[in-house]
Amino acid sequence: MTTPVGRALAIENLSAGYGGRPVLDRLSIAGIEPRSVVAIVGPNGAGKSTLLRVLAGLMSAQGRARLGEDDLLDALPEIRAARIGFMPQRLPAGIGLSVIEGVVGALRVGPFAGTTRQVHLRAASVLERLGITHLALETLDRLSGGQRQMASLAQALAGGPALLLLDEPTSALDLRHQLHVMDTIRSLADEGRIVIVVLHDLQLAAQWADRIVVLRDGRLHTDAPPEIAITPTMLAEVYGVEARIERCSRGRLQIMPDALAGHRPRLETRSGKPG
Ligand SMILES: Nc1ncnc2c1ncn2[C@@H]1O[C@H](COP(=O)(O)OP(=O)(O)OP(=O)(O)O)[C@@H](O)[C@H]1O
Repeated sequence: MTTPVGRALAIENLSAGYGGRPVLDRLSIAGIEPRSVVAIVGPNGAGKSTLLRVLAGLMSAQGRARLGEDDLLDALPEIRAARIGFMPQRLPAGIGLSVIEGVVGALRVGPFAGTTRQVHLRAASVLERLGITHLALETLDRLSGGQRQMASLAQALAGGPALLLLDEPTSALDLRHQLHVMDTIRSLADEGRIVIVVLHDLQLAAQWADRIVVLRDGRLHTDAPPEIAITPTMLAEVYGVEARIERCSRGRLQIMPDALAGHRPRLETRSGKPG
Protein backbone atom coordinates (compact mmCIF):
# COMPACT_ATOMS: atom_id res chain seq x y z
CA MET A 1 0.00 0.00 0.00
CA THR A 2 1.15 3.56 -0.62
CA THR A 3 2.73 5.32 2.34
CA PRO A 4 0.61 8.30 3.42
CA VAL A 5 2.23 11.59 4.31
CA GLY A 6 2.60 11.70 8.07
CA ARG A 7 0.14 14.10 9.71
CA ALA A 8 -0.31 14.54 13.43
CA LEU A 9 -3.80 14.58 14.94
CA ALA A 10 -4.79 16.99 17.70
CA ILE A 11 -8.21 16.96 19.36
CA GLU A 12 -9.12 20.12 21.25
CA ASN A 13 -12.14 20.81 23.42
CA LEU A 14 -14.41 18.45 21.54
CA SER A 15 -18.03 18.46 22.70
CA ALA A 16 -20.85 16.53 21.05
CA GLY A 17 -24.14 14.91 21.91
CA TYR A 18 -27.46 13.64 20.65
CA GLY A 19 -30.58 15.82 20.50
CA GLY A 20 -29.21 18.34 22.98
CA ARG A 21 -27.99 15.61 25.37
CA PRO A 22 -24.23 16.09 25.85
CA VAL A 23 -21.98 13.04 25.53
CA LEU A 24 -18.45 14.27 24.82
CA ASP A 25 -17.47 17.05 27.16
CA ARG A 26 -14.57 19.32 26.13
CA LEU A 27 -12.39 16.38 25.24
CA SER A 28 -8.78 17.15 24.35
CA ILE A 29 -6.20 14.60 23.27
CA ALA A 30 -2.78 16.10 22.65
CA GLY A 31 -0.69 15.51 19.51
CA ILE A 32 -1.09 12.01 18.17
CA GLU A 33 1.84 11.34 15.90
CA PRO A 34 1.89 9.26 12.71
CA ARG A 35 2.99 5.65 13.30
CA SER A 36 1.02 5.43 16.50
CA VAL A 37 -1.73 3.10 17.64
CA VAL A 38 -4.03 4.76 20.16
CA ALA A 39 -6.51 2.54 21.99
CA ILE A 40 -9.68 4.25 23.21
CA VAL A 41 -11.06 2.34 26.19
CA GLY A 42 -13.67 2.94 28.85
CA PRO A 43 -16.99 1.62 30.11
CA ASN A 44 -20.12 1.12 28.01
CA GLY A 45 -21.67 4.45 27.11
CA ALA A 46 -18.48 6.44 27.86
CA GLY A 47 -18.57 8.07 24.41
CA LYS A 48 -15.95 6.03 22.53
CA SER A 49 -18.05 5.40 19.40
CA THR A 50 -19.32 8.97 19.52
CA LEU A 51 -15.72 10.23 19.40
CA LEU A 52 -14.99 8.09 16.35
CA ARG A 53 -18.21 9.20 14.63
CA VAL A 54 -17.33 12.85 15.20
CA LEU A 55 -13.82 12.35 13.79
CA ALA A 56 -15.29 10.50 10.80
CA GLY A 57 -17.58 13.46 10.11
CA LEU A 58 -20.77 11.51 10.81
CA MET A 59 -21.99 13.88 13.51
CA SER A 60 -21.46 17.53 14.29
CA ALA A 61 -19.44 18.76 17.25
CA GLN A 62 -17.90 21.82 18.81
CA GLY A 63 -14.15 22.16 19.15
CA ARG A 64 -11.34 21.21 16.81
CA ALA A 65 -9.82 18.04 15.44
CA ARG A 66 -6.81 18.93 13.32
CA LEU A 67 -5.13 16.36 11.10
CA GLY A 68 -2.08 18.19 9.85
CA GLU A 69 -3.44 21.42 8.33
CA ASP A 70 -7.02 20.20 8.01
CA ASP A 71 -9.70 20.71 10.64
CA LEU A 72 -11.70 17.49 10.28
CA LEU A 73 -14.84 19.10 11.71
CA ASP A 74 -14.99 21.61 8.85
CA ALA A 75 -13.40 19.52 6.13
CA LEU A 76 -15.12 18.89 2.82
CA PRO A 77 -16.41 15.32 2.44
CA GLU A 78 -13.80 14.61 -0.25
CA ILE A 79 -10.98 15.70 2.08
CA ARG A 80 -12.30 13.41 4.80
CA ALA A 81 -12.71 10.55 2.33
CA ALA A 82 -9.12 11.06 1.24
CA ARG A 83 -7.68 11.11 4.76
CA ILE A 84 -9.88 8.85 6.87
CA GLY A 85 -10.88 5.20 6.89
CA PHE A 86 -13.73 4.43 9.31
CA MET A 87 -14.82 1.02 10.49
CA PRO A 88 -18.13 1.25 12.38
CA GLN A 89 -19.03 -1.06 15.25
CA ARG A 90 -21.47 -2.85 12.95
CA LEU A 91 -21.61 -2.94 9.16
CA PRO A 92 -25.16 -1.92 8.17
CA ALA A 93 -27.32 -4.86 7.07
CA GLY A 94 -29.14 -5.06 3.77
CA ILE A 95 -26.09 -4.55 1.57
CA GLY A 96 -26.42 -6.92 -1.36
CA LEU A 97 -22.74 -6.60 -2.32
CA SER A 98 -20.05 -9.22 -2.20
CA VAL A 99 -17.02 -8.69 0.03
CA ILE A 100 -14.81 -7.60 -2.86
CA GLU A 101 -17.51 -5.32 -4.29
CA GLY A 102 -17.67 -3.62 -0.88
CA VAL A 103 -13.92 -2.95 -1.00
CA VAL A 104 -14.11 -1.76 -4.62
CA GLY A 105 -16.93 0.61 -3.57
CA ALA A 106 -14.80 1.97 -0.72
CA LEU A 107 -11.92 2.54 -3.14
CA ARG A 108 -14.21 4.35 -5.58
CA VAL A 109 -15.27 6.95 -2.98
CA GLY A 110 -11.77 7.27 -1.50
CA PRO A 111 -8.58 8.81 -2.82
CA PHE A 112 -7.42 5.80 -4.80
CA ALA A 113 -7.26 6.76 -8.45
CA GLY A 114 -6.74 3.99 -10.93
CA THR A 115 -8.13 2.02 -13.82
CA THR A 116 -10.83 -0.57 -13.19
CA ARG A 117 -8.16 -3.26 -13.31
CA GLN A 118 -5.97 -1.40 -10.79
CA VAL A 119 -8.92 -0.91 -8.43
CA HIS A 120 -9.74 -4.62 -8.57
CA LEU A 121 -6.11 -5.62 -8.04
CA ARG A 122 -5.91 -3.29 -5.08
CA ALA A 123 -9.13 -4.70 -3.60
CA ALA A 124 -7.77 -8.23 -4.02
CA SER A 125 -4.49 -7.25 -2.29
CA VAL A 126 -6.40 -5.80 0.69
CA LEU A 127 -8.34 -9.05 1.11
CA GLU A 128 -5.10 -10.99 0.86
CA ARG A 129 -3.46 -8.82 3.51
CA LEU A 130 -6.31 -9.63 5.89
CA GLY A 131 -6.32 -13.31 4.94
CA ILE A 132 -9.91 -13.24 3.64
CA THR A 133 -9.39 -13.86 -0.08
CA HIS A 134 -11.62 -16.94 0.26
CA LEU A 135 -14.54 -14.64 1.20
CA ALA A 136 -14.17 -12.35 -1.84
CA LEU A 137 -17.33 -13.47 -3.61
CA GLU A 138 -19.47 -14.07 -0.51
CA THR A 139 -22.41 -11.71 0.04
CA LEU A 140 -21.79 -9.35 2.97
CA ASP A 141 -25.24 -10.03 4.42
CA ARG A 142 -24.57 -13.77 4.61
CA LEU A 143 -21.29 -13.58 6.53
CA SER A 144 -20.79 -14.55 10.16
CA GLY A 145 -20.24 -11.74 12.68
CA GLY A 146 -16.46 -12.19 12.64
CA GLN A 147 -16.31 -12.45 8.84
CA ARG A 148 -18.33 -9.22 8.58
CA GLN A 149 -15.84 -7.50 10.86
CA MET A 150 -12.96 -8.58 8.65
CA ALA A 151 -14.85 -7.39 5.53
CA SER A 152 -15.61 -4.07 7.20
CA LEU A 153 -11.95 -3.62 8.16
CA ALA A 154 -10.98 -4.32 4.55
CA GLN A 155 -13.24 -1.46 3.42
CA ALA A 156 -11.80 0.93 6.01
CA LEU A 157 -8.16 0.38 5.12
CA ALA A 158 -8.63 -0.05 1.36
CA GLY A 159 -7.74 3.50 0.33
CA GLY A 160 -4.60 3.60 2.51
CA PRO A 161 -5.85 6.54 4.65
CA ALA A 162 -3.57 8.58 6.92
CA LEU A 163 -6.06 8.16 9.79
CA LEU A 164 -7.82 4.89 10.54
CA LEU A 165 -10.74 4.88 12.98
CA LEU A 166 -11.68 1.37 14.05
CA ASP A 167 -14.62 0.74 16.37
CA GLU A 168 -14.15 -2.56 18.22
CA PRO A 169 -12.58 -4.37 15.26
CA THR A 170 -11.89 -7.55 17.24
CA SER A 171 -15.08 -7.95 19.29
CA ALA A 172 -16.46 -10.84 17.19
CA LEU A 173 -13.16 -12.46 16.23
CA ASP A 174 -11.61 -15.73 17.35
CA LEU A 175 -8.17 -15.69 18.93
CA ARG A 176 -6.26 -16.21 15.69
CA HIS A 177 -8.14 -13.47 13.85
CA GLN A 178 -7.74 -11.11 16.81
CA LEU A 179 -3.98 -11.50 16.58
CA HIS A 180 -4.06 -11.14 12.80
CA VAL A 181 -6.07 -7.91 13.03
CA MET A 182 -3.93 -6.41 15.80
CA ASP A 183 -0.80 -7.36 13.89
CA THR A 184 -2.23 -5.69 10.77
CA ILE A 185 -3.13 -2.59 12.80
CA ARG A 186 0.45 -2.40 14.06
CA SER A 187 1.88 -2.71 10.55
CA LEU A 188 -0.56 -0.10 9.18
CA ALA A 189 0.70 2.34 11.81
CA ASP A 190 4.32 1.42 11.10
CA GLU A 191 3.69 2.47 7.48
CA GLY A 192 3.08 6.06 8.69
CA ARG A 193 -0.59 6.06 9.63
CA ILE A 194 -2.41 6.91 12.83
CA VAL A 195 -4.71 4.15 14.02
CA ILE A 196 -7.33 4.98 16.63
CA VAL A 197 -8.98 1.83 17.80
CA VAL A 198 -11.80 1.37 20.30
CA LEU A 199 -11.19 -1.77 22.32
CA HIS A 200 -12.92 -3.38 25.28
CA ASP A 201 -10.16 -5.95 25.64
CA LEU A 202 -7.61 -4.17 27.82
CA GLN A 203 -5.18 -7.04 27.39
CA LEU A 204 -5.12 -6.46 23.61
CA ALA A 205 -4.90 -2.71 24.17
CA ALA A 206 -1.95 -3.13 26.56
CA GLN A 207 -0.14 -5.43 24.18
CA TRP A 208 -0.58 -3.50 20.93
CA ALA A 209 -1.23 0.18 21.59
CA ASP A 210 1.40 2.87 22.07
CA ARG A 211 -1.01 4.92 24.03
CA ILE A 212 -4.20 4.27 25.98
CA VAL A 213 -6.88 6.93 26.16
CA VAL A 214 -9.42 6.17 28.89
CA LEU A 215 -12.81 7.86 28.59
CA ARG A 216 -15.31 8.09 31.42
CA ASP A 217 -18.64 9.90 31.03
CA GLY A 218 -17.43 11.61 27.87
CA ARG A 219 -14.37 13.05 29.57
CA LEU A 220 -10.71 12.18 29.42
CA HIS A 221 -9.69 10.17 32.46
CA THR A 222 -6.20 8.98 31.44
CA ASP A 223 -3.94 9.38 28.41
CA ALA A 224 -0.67 7.51 28.76
CA PRO A 225 1.36 4.52 27.57
CA PRO A 226 -0.14 1.17 28.66
CA GLU A 227 2.19 0.58 31.63
CA ILE A 228 1.19 3.93 33.10
CA ALA A 229 -2.47 4.01 32.06
CA ILE A 230 -3.52 0.54 33.17
CA THR A 231 -3.35 0.45 36.95
CA PRO A 232 -5.52 -1.01 39.70
CA THR A 233 -6.54 2.55 40.60
CA MET A 234 -7.73 3.34 37.06
CA LEU A 235 -9.63 0.02 36.85
CA ALA A 236 -11.33 0.75 40.18
CA GLU A 237 -12.17 4.37 39.35
CA VAL A 238 -13.31 3.85 35.78
CA TYR A 239 -14.71 0.31 35.70
CA GLY A 240 -15.50 -0.21 39.39
CA VAL A 241 -13.42 -3.37 39.39
CA GLU A 242 -10.75 -4.65 41.75
CA ALA A 243 -7.90 -6.07 39.70
CA ARG A 244 -4.30 -7.10 39.93
CA ILE A 245 -1.80 -6.17 37.25
CA GLU A 246 1.24 -8.38 36.85
CA ARG A 247 3.84 -9.01 34.21
CA CYS A 248 4.11 -12.32 32.42
CA SER A 249 7.44 -14.00 31.59
CA ARG A 250 7.62 -11.89 28.39
CA GLY A 251 7.22 -8.68 30.37
CA ARG A 252 3.68 -8.01 29.11
CA LEU A 253 0.98 -6.64 31.37
CA GLN A 254 -1.48 -9.21 32.63
CA ILE A 255 -4.77 -7.83 33.93
CA MET A 256 -6.55 -10.02 36.44
CA PRO A 257 -9.97 -8.72 37.46
CA ASP A 258 -10.84 -10.17 40.88
CA ALA A 259 -14.13 -8.62 41.90
CA LEU A 260 -16.43 -5.67 41.61
CA ALA A 261 -14.93 -2.88 43.69
CA GLY A 262 -16.30 -3.08 47.21
CA HIS A 263 -17.48 -6.69 46.74
CA ARG A 264 -15.60 -9.64 48.20
CA PRO A 265 -15.30 -12.61 45.81
CA ARG A 266 -17.04 -15.77 46.97
CA LEU A 267 -14.27 -18.20 47.77
CA GLU A 268 -15.00 -21.84 47.03
CA THR A 269 -13.88 -24.48 49.55
CA ARG A 270 -12.59 -27.86 48.35
CA SER A 271 -16.07 -29.28 48.81
CA GLY A 272 -17.32 -26.66 46.35
CA LYS A 273 -19.29 -24.83 49.03
CA PRO A 274 -18.64 -21.16 49.75
CA GLY A 275 -16.06 -20.79 52.51
N1 LIG B 1 -27.80 7.48 18.02
C1 LIG B 1 -27.89 7.85 19.30
N2 LIG B 1 -28.89 8.61 19.76
C2 LIG B 1 -28.99 9.00 21.04
N3 LIG B 1 -28.08 8.69 21.98
C3 LIG B 1 -27.03 7.93 21.60
C4 LIG B 1 -26.87 7.48 20.25
N4 LIG B 1 -25.72 6.77 20.17
C5 LIG B 1 -25.19 6.76 21.40
N5 LIG B 1 -25.96 7.46 22.26
C6 LIG B 1 -25.73 7.69 23.70
O1 LIG B 1 -24.45 8.33 23.82
C7 LIG B 1 -23.74 7.78 24.92
C8 LIG B 1 -22.38 7.32 24.44
O2 LIG B 1 -22.57 6.26 23.51
P1 LIG B 1 -21.36 5.65 22.71
O3 LIG B 1 -21.93 4.64 21.75
O4 LIG B 1 -20.50 6.72 22.19
O5 LIG B 1 -20.59 4.90 23.91
P2 LIG B 1 -19.44 3.81 23.86
O6 LIG B 1 -18.42 4.26 24.83
O7 LIG B 1 -19.00 3.56 22.46
O8 LIG B 1 -20.22 2.55 24.43
P3 LIG B 1 -20.06 0.97 24.16
O9 LIG B 1 -18.78 0.55 24.83
O10 LIG B 1 -21.25 0.40 24.87
O11 LIG B 1 -20.07 0.72 22.69
C9 LIG B 1 -24.61 6.68 25.51
O12 LIG B 1 -25.25 7.18 26.65
C10 LIG B 1 -25.60 6.38 24.43
O13 LIG B 1 -26.83 6.01 24.98
